[in-house]
Amino acid sequence: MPPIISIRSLSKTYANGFKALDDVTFDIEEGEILALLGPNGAGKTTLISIICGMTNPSVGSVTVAGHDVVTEFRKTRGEIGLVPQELTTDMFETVFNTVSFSRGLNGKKANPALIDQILRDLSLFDKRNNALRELSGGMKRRVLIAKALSHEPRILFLDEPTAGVDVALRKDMWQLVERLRKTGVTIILTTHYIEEAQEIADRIGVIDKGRLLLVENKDALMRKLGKKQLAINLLEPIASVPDSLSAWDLVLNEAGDQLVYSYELDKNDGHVGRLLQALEAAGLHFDDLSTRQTSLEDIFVSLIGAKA
Ligand SMILES: Nc1ncnc2c1ncn2[C@@H]1O[C@H](COP(=O)(O)OP(=O)(O)OP(=O)(O)O)[C@@H](O)[C@H]1O
Repeated sequence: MPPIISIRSLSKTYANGFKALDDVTFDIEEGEILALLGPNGAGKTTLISIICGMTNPSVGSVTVAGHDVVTEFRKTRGEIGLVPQELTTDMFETVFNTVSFSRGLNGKKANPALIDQILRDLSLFDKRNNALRELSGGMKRRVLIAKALSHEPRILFLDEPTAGVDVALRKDMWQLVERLRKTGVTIILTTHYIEEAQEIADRIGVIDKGRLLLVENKDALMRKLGKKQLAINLLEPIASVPDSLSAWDLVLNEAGDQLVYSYELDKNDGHVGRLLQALEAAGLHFDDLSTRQTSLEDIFVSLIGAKA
């Protein structure tokens, strides 16, 4: 299957000379959930604006469902639903009318049955005749998604879908995204919550200073860059790691009473047992062991930090 979005050698220099995107190339596959991560000002919004045809590229090209976003704007825009962070619609209008109106704005014929179905899918059906101002914050976010889905797009952009929402609502949104994926919609989300990307994305793209640092399958990324750490609490503090243990990746804390051993996630050859024997042989006794796994956040910080 050809990719649903294809981005080639894309650069964007704004009128003031600022280069917000620098030679970005990658594909987005139909039906996947891609999370775009990056610090403030990295270029995420610029990239999405170009894909949605709201900003023109300076160099390079983007196609959506095989059509060029600049020369075939109407065709490409019709394939895309964009979910902004805030509702800007008339708060006195009803939920049903707001969503139905969005469909009309996108040039599609009225389809009340479809709008009702979207409202049902988003658990908004019993509020369909309520005014927007009568909804909770979480329900308003759902209306934004309903609006974006009203013209049956194949691609959905979610800009910071859970910014400023509480933990329960965030989990709710994650489930919603998962349900949407099952309908075959391709979902691209930007987020500052790395935990969110780790939870729901199939692939992770990291952008920093306008450059795409990586775009990779989440599990492969975790396997490749993820590490496990074993913390060993020593009964007696030591001044330095003994020479006999130099072959092991060990770091001693400042107090001298804890060693941290880092190793690859998929290493599974009895090495921990051998290390513990080596510690005993070196005369080091310990009373506690604990393990921790690097999170996507650790990987992200090391990537961005390394490039800073
Ligand atoms: N119209 C513009 N003219 C000049 N510079 C701009 C313009 N729009 C954005 N920029 C600059 O381009 C860079 C990228 O901005 P962009 O909004 O794409 O970042 P972002 O990754 O979405 O950031 P955030 O996470 O804060 O939303 C920033 O340095 C921003 O100041």
